[in-house]
Amino acid sequence: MRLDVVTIFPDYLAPLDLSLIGKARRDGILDVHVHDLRTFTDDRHRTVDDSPLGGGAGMVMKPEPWARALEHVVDAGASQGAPVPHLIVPGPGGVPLTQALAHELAQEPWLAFACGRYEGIDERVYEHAGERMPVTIVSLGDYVLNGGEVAVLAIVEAVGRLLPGVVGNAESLVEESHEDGLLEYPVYTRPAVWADGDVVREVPPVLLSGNHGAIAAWRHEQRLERTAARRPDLLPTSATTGALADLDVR
Ligand SMILES: COC(=O)c1cc2cc(CO)sc2[nH]1
Repeated sequence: MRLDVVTIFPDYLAPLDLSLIGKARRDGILDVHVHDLRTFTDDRHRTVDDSPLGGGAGMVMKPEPWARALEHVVDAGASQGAPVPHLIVPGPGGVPLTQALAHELAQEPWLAFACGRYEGIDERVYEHAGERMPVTIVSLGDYVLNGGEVAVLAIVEAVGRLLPGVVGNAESLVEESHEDGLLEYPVYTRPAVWADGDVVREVPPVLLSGNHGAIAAWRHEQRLERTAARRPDLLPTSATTGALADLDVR
């Protein structure tokens, strides 16, 4: 998968050189290109913003540098088995990033990311891009950030880790929070008995029983209980009247 990111803060994307995503780049699974939007300005001050027409506080990102930057991305990446990328623009007004959306994006050969700053990008850039490529505005949640870079790091990690060969043990992608609508079960490791100061903390005995059926059942019950307690919105209404009814999850 090819990823292009356009930003006025290229260094913000340095974490994409680290850990599993960094290894995926070195293994050739991900081909990441970060572009500085100021490269596509045409004035000596490399201006990317101006005051909002109609008044209001702050500054708006000018359309021309973005149009040049996106044209450069399309020209540079045309060999991806797709003539244009799917442009993802992080923004509070977008569709929510979900595990389902991450799986959809992981199927694509080429994604491009536009990182807004200031009060946002001139709306005509979305129109310009939308005439040339698919454009999706994606929200990480209902809160405010100063720009799109942090959101791009999150989206790239959520999508990149789903690509074959990125996560060592594909098994670990299965029983995770949100993969099947439930939160994950609690995990433990040695020591089985932890002397935490003057408190002795033991691991649930079922995990030491060697009874894999009982362990699987306990873990599923834990997932239901945690989801009911923390994210009842994720539970299908049927679940709250069925298995959960027997669990005291107030
Ligand atoms: C100028 O601000 C942005 O480009 C911007 C991008 C994002 C993503 C958010 C979380 O969904 S809040 C936000 N602001």
